Amino acid sequence: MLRLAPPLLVAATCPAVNTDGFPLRRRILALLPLASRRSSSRALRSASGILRMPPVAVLSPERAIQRGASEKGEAGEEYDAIVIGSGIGGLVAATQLAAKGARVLVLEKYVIPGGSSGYYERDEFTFDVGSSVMFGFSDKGNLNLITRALAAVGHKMQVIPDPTTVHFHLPGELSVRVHREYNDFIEELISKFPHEKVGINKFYDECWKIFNALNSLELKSLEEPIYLFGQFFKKPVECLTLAYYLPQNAGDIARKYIKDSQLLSFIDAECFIVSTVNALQTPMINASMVLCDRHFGGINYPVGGVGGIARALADGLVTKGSNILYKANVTNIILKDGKAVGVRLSDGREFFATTVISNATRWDTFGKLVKTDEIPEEEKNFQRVYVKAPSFLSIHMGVKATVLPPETDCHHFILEDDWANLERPYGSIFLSIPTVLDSSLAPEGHHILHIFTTSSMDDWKGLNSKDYEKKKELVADEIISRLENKLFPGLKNSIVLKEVGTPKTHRRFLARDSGTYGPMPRHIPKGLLGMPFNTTVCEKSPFDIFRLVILLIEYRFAKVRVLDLQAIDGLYCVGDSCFPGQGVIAVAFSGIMCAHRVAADIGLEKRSPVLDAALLRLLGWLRTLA
Ligand SMILES: NC(=O)c1ccc[n+]([C@@H]2O[C@H](COP(=O)([O-])OP(=O)(O)OC[C@H]3O[C@@H](n4cnc5c(N)ncnc54)[C@H](O)[C@@H]3O)[C@@H](O)[C@H]2O)c1
Ligand SMILES: CC(C)=CCC/C(C)=C/C=C/C(C)=C/C=C/C(C)=C/C=C/C=C(C)/C=C/C=C(C)/C=C/C=C(\C)CCC=C(C)C
Repeated sequence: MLRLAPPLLVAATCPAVNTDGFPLRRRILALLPLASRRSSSRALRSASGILRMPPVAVLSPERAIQRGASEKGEAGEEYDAIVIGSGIGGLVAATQLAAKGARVLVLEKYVIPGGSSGYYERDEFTFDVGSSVMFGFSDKGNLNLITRALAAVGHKMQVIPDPTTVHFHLPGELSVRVHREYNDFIEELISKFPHEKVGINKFYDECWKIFNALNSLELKSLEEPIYLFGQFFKKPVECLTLAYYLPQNAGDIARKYIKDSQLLSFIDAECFIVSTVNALQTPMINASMVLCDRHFGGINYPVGGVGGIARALADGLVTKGSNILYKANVTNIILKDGKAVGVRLSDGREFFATTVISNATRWDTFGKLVKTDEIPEEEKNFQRVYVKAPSFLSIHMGVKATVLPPETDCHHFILEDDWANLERPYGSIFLSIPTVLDSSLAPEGHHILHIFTTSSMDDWKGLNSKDYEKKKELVADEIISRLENKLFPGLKNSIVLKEVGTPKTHRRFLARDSGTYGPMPRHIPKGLLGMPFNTTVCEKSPFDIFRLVILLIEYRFAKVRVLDLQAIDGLYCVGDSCFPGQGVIAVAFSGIMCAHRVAADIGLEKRSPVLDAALLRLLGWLRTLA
């Protein structure tokens, strides 16, 4: 049966003052097992499948320890990998490694797994912490990375197909629904812009070309040469296609075919919802991935809520003989002779491993967890090209079902009057109503509204708690009024539950610097070229042949690990500050890549040290061109 972490444990660790303004009593109450409170919605869930999954439980620290977690000192044990954080990126890396036979320990600061893809419960409502739009969750092709990650640890979740990825409500009364069926979507778009029929077809066809190339590959680490060269050998046209588009952005390609400025703005909005920047700044590979997967595999919602994905992965991890500890706040990555060898927690406990994988953002990893005098060159380069995207203001509401017109879509994007507001804080509004797909998430006769809009930490700094509360109410009220005017008359009167989170909430509960949504390019990027992979390789010219030869000789005779090329040997990053960036499916790919590279480095996969040295150096150098 599903359950949350034991309330007493939670109560024991909850700070007395909740700096985000959620009253402490309600937080604890919300973490109480809901078994007694929600028999009707449980019956519904059972009917729709979630309780028929292999039992997925949130592992309390006690349970994880019972199932084998041991601290050095008790068993003197060393893990193959320690993963800091249990976001989807961290969990996928951990489960992929565990499935290959590695002993992994995941350390999570919070009381449940999932990070931004977690969940929380209030009264009889189950809220997704973040996005409810799930890509990569079908049973088709190679890009269904969430399905594949779950399958690797013996899980399959029941999903509900979403007939409309998103309903856009845009300036000039432009309304476009992105239907699951590609032809329906294209027909609708052409009906709004008949004069751009050719351009529309050409732009989206080019996206399909890239998507099909991606979908034909077996996806593993692009930092592992045996795999990479193998793919080039097996699928040369597809790999060259991807290499060609790697440094390109969607906006430039759209402009090759489309002239209508409103249509170009629509494509900006298409990109903005997945990258928080316009099309000119969105890598073409990422745009193609999302603009096509929504029609190929479709958007599918997990029965019981997005939180079930992380719970299933955490459970699968333990089933494979590895462990996860909650309330484990890593404060230091322990370095020995420049190599990452373990971690220290805020309570003083230490754990050791051959490799350390950080699912914290790069700003947190290199700004806080790694205590070195200087940020590694690779990080300086990353921070030159990318900045922290803003965070969100999010409003989770329970409303009376009668306020929604019949046939309301699940996801909406609202930008009322002025295209110029697209990227401005509070300019556009995201809205998800997951109960349209899965009614078991709310008590009968009710819906969940998850409303969010970009907001930056600067806007919330320096307020005392009274002013902070007041401002939250004010800003939320304004957003709700806009929705009331645009979509749902009577919305305010239908609210039965409302909670407002700010960038401070995101920072606090997701442990993300400034509550950032992820990295975004500082200027116009060269597509995905500047995005670091998982190792922390120094950038040096690949033409520095002399150094390379010395290194290889050293390797041949002295068995120096070729990964001494890394700025911090044994340290890897995973999650949205790694290639290919923000998004649940994107971080799942980052987890798969990371696990493959780590597995090769610890001897669980084939590797060639000579090719490793050459490829890592080449990739590091390529990033400096971004
Ligand atoms: N922000 C949102 O609203 C939202 C919502 C849904 C999905 N997403 C997607 O999820 C992506 C992020 O996924 P991710 O896997 O990179 O990371 P994540 O932020 O989801 O998860 C990171 C996890 O690491 C934990 N952590 C961080 N520092 C730690 C420390 N020092 N010690 C122990 N635990 C620590 C956090 O508590 C969190 O659980 C985003 O890019 C976004 O696309 C975001
Ligand atoms: C290495 C070199 C140099 C070269 C070579 C070449 C090659 C081979 C290449 C390859 C490549 C690859 C494989 C790549 C891959 C990529 C990928 C997979 C990508 C992916 C991506 C994804 C993404 C980006 C996603 C995203 C998503 C998102 C973010 C989402 C979100 C959502 C939301 C927010 C929701 C909305 C809502 C409403 C509207 C309400």
